Amino acid sequence: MNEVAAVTVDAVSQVYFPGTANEVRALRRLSLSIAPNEWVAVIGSNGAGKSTLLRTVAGLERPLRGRVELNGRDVTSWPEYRRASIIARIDQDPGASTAPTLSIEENLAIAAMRGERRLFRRGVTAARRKAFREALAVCNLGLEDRLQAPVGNLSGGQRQALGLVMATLTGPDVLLLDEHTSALDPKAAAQVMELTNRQVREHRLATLMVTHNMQHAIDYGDRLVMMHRGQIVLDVTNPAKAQLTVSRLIDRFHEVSGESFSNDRSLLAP
Ligand SMILES: Nc1ncnc2c1ncn2[C@@H]1O[C@H](COP(=O)(O)OP(=O)(O)OP(=O)(O)O)[C@@H](O)[C@H]1O
Repeated sequence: MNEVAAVTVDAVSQVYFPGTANEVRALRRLSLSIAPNEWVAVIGSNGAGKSTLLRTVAGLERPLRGRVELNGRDVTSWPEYRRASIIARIDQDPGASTAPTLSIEENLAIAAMRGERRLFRRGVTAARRKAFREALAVCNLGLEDRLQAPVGNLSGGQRQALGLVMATLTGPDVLLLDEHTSALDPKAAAQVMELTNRQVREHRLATLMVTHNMQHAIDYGDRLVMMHRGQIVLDVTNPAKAQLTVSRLIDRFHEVSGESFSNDRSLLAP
């Protein structure tokens, strides 16, 4: 029997301002299936529809046409909050997934309570504090010794690392990363990518990672998908993926699209 996919995007179309002069066809009958534990990196040209794809899987956007399934269940009509027990999401803004005025442990307590909506639990118990300390120790950033520090005092990289730990606390099946290292300096980005790798593998997460950093897309994950004008134009899995280079990817883009690769941030990425 075939394994049930963790994420299925089936012939999804997304159109902004339909029927007007400003109509944008962001996704064009796009289909993508992600196996449990599979990590897919998504790159592409400016405005290719990468964020729209992620937002559609997350339930932040409802597709005009097509279906979204999670673990084999049709969730197309489910709003974001109903998908939250299955999906964790981190975007590029380190401020978005953490609350700056609350402490590290309070942020973790809130994350741990997600999905326990009917039960009111005391925020930070001694047992939870111990678990938080252990979860943070894997980051290698010394955060486990600063549980009471306000999150607003942390660097962007530390906040993204905390966000990654928070994202995995409730045992999601799917992780959505939308350029989650793009606001960080190269050193912090490298640390966050290493932690991402650890979290994805340890928690066996099906992961969809949009990145402008083509080298990250080559180095991390099991599969690389390139998007252009709302469609997938290239889909490469390991071991072929690991053999790619950035210049080879740019050449492949030209071959499949007939256009030059246009993503300023990708071309400038270190
Ligand atoms: N909320 C919106 N309203 C109108 N148009 C939108 C909206 N969101 C995205 N678009 C348009 O849809 C297209 C796809 O955008 P999207 O952000 O998904 O692309 P992307 O591949 O993530 O782009 P980039 O790499 O430049 O961030 C673009 O033309 C964009 O301008």
